Amino acid sequence: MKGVRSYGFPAQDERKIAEGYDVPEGVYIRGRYDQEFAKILIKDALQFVADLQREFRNRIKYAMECRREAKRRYNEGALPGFDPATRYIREGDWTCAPPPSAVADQRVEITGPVERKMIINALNSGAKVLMADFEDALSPSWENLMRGYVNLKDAVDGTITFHDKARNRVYKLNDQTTKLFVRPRGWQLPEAHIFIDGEPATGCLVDFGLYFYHNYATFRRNQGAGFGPFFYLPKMEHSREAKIWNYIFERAEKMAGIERGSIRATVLTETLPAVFQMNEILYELRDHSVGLNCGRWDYIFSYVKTFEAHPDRLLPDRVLVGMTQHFMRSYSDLLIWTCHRRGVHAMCGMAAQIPIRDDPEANEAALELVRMDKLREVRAGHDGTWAAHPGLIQACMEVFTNNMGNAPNQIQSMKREDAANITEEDLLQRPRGVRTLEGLRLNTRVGIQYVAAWLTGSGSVPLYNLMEDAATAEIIELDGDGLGVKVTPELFGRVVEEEMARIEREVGKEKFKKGMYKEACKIFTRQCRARTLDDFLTLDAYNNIVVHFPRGNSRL
Ligand SMILES: CC(=O)SCCNC(=O)CCNC(=O)[C@H](O)C(C)(C)COP(=O)(O)OP(=O)(O)OC[C@H]1O[C@@H](n2cnc3c(N)ncnc32)[C@H](O)[C@@H]1OP(=O)(O)O
Ligand SMILES: O=CC(=O)O
Ligand SMILES: [Mg+2]
Repeated sequence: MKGVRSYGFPAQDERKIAEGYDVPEGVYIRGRYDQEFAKILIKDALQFVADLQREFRNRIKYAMECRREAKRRYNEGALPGFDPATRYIREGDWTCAPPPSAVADQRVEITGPVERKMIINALNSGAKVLMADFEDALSPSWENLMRGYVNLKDAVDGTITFHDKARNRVYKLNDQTTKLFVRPRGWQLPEAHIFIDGEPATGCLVDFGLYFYHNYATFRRNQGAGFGPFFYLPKMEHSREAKIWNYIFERAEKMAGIERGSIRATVLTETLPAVFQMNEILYELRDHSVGLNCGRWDYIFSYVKTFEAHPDRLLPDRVLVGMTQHFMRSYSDLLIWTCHRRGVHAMCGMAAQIPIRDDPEANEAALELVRMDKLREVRAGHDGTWAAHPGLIQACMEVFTNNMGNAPNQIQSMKREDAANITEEDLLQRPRGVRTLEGLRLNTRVGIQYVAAWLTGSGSVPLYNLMEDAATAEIIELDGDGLGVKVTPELFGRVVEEEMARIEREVGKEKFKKGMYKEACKIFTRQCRARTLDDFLTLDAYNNIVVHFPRGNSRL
């Protein structure tokens, strides 16, 4: 992991007394003690996480080094493409294990951060699946993460409730609830509040390990009809990363004494290199896969990042980079063909529109955009889609149901053989469209406001009537050149200054003063001006939300 320092830790017994947690040898908790958190951070659960960390850390480090090496090649002018060495997998005749009946029907999946009220609302929403998110939609502060693990345990137990004191409203689960998938963080994020053998733990191993340990038995009994738990796996770039997940699943199944193939996961195809690895990723996870998903927002971001040193591939204004651009349509078509050929679900992504409460006309227009997006997806052959808000479930469900009939999915009926010939050129075709100064201004406003929200604990926010999360915001910082006028540092500086003034007017002086807008602006401008892009927008910002107990240097 980048920039890991060594820390002078107190002795094991002192730590136990100081922090209240009873930890296994080599594990050090640097997050706030809380009685509720301690129920999650029990010694055996932490031992499981530590075992995963010790067994897989070298493979993870190697996989991250391979990412950097591939990036170096793209920066020198190379293009991503299909790997000749794994042609036998792409051309081979194999299928994944059949989807368990509990998740045969995934036609609408609601997504949201692992926040208590939202989990209850989502489980009651009428969607088929809830994708509970530790990733794009969550700012991974210690408090958010730990509450997330508590909330998910209560949700799986079926005991989750929430009292909204201000509205005197009590939330609890309906008799019928959606199936739960959990998305751990990507490989790249460390967990700076849990140290294992002197290094920060890998964030996704903490998310996966703690959730799995506490919930696998109840989940399989109540939710999975003998299968599960179910996961979404984000931001992979190569099948070697899927292979690590497969080992982790096998290791977890062994620890739990459950059948191999019990755990199932959908992989987000949301990086450009991964689109050339879809068969290989499914192959590695063939006993544990339930499909692939078009994580379209990170995918766009990944296109930008992969080609940061290719000025001829700069994207147009992001409103123009929709699913009908040739490279995006090719990606989604190839994903459908690949998934259906291998017998698993081809899920599509998120329309960013959310309901607009105070303007019925604008609300109807937003809903219509969502309906059109879903119609295109279901007609293309997708088996299900994502919705960011409970107010969109009905519209998405209607479109999918009206077009899929009574079948739970289209795996057998929509083979999309025509997509078999999609080429590297199709997947990389330069997007068409203009870049405008207004686009740069909007990106700046949204980027700064998103980072400001993230720094204060909100990983997904409504901005200008759209859902913004880490994936949508990442696209923003990168798109500031080619406007007809050259975007010089001076022009960019002026834009930032003027947009900060506009944000202050829009949110009001009081909120602006209390919020983290200035810090966000610093992070945003530093990243926009850097010679090379950070791997992810939130990596730099992460140091700002690390709060160590006992207090000390919190920078990684
Ligand atoms: C690119 C990607 O990775 S997409 C996946 C990751 N991103 C996400 O999951 C974003 C999910 N969506 C959200 O976080 C939210 O919808 C937001 C932040 C965009 C908007 O949230 P709000 O401002 O609370 O919306 P709004 O005020 O309209 O909410 C109305 C009600 O719906 C609930 N709600 C809104 N979105 C969700 C959701 N995704 N899941 C469950 N409940 C939700 C609210 O909690 C609120 O409940 P209440 O009436 O009981 O108080
Ligand atoms: O995770 C989803 C995306 O679009 O990014
Ligand atoms: Mg994403």
